[in-house]
Amino acid sequence: MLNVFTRQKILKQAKSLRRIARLISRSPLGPGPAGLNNLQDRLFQVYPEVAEAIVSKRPVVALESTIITHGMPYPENLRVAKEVEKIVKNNGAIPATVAIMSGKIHVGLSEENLERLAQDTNAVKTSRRDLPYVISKGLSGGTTVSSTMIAANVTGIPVFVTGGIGGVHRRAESTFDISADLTELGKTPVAVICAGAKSILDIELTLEYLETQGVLVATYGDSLDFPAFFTSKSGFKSVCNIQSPEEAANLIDANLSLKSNSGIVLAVPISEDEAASGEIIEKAIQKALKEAR
Ligand SMILES: O=c1[nH]cc([C@@H]2O[C@H](COP(=O)(O)O)[C@@H](O)[C@H]2O)c(=O)[nH]1
Repeated sequence: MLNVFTRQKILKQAKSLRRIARLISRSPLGPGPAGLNNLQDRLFQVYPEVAEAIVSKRPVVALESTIITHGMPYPENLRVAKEVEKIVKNNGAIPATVAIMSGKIHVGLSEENLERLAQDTNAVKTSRRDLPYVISKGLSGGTTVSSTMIAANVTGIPVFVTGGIGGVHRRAESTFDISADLTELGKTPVAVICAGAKSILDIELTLEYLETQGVLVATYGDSLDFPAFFTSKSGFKSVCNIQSPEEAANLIDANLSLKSNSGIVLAVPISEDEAASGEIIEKAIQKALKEAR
């Protein structure tokens, strides 16, 4: 039997829940039938070239934008963002840079929007957790791997390219600092093509965590070595290696057909001609880590 006080409390809560539900159903962001056009009008704005490619089943590559808003200073960030889009285009696919502009999730950015984002010092680093807040307050944000995966999945883009995924931080056993990228990979069926995880992270634990999340980690090339962003070897191994784009496509296709909702990490080691400068950066990182300890 509930006492009067508890009953009143529950009734009050139910009343405010009803009010929230009413507000949501009236809101332009409220639930509605799924579909690209409907989504375009609500939370999402899909760039026409990207929408057309998705509908006609032409290749589209999703790109994140935290690297633009928080990874590099202006104008270096804009130059890199444009260059990455150009590389995707030169390889016959349509780039879809994901970002939040004034509360809307943009999938594919016009040149003007890309420029605006690159110069926006108020842009919020937006991971899965931050999406409702950034959207409802009409803010702008750079999307991390986790939120870019969500946007790519909702709009039907199964392939996403980035530099490095987030991971398990060193000393995570006491800080609990584990990137939401890893849990997202466990529940969103998007293939993330990257240069591995940042070497500042605990790569061994990152791979362990991905295993627990049911995420297949593959290396592109002849060896099983899992790369460490600036270097081709982290000292740890992937589950398998993939030697051609066809093999990669078969892997992604098998994963999607399973409908298990897991993502895939496909790690592409740094190229040989970049490896020398990567080695210098890696040494500096290791030195800094030692000093910090
Ligand atoms: O070299 C980089 N790798 C990764 C990121 C970004 O950092 C995010 C992870 O952040 P966190 O560790 O807070 O989850 C990644 O998803 C990516 O967007 C970055 O800025 N620079």
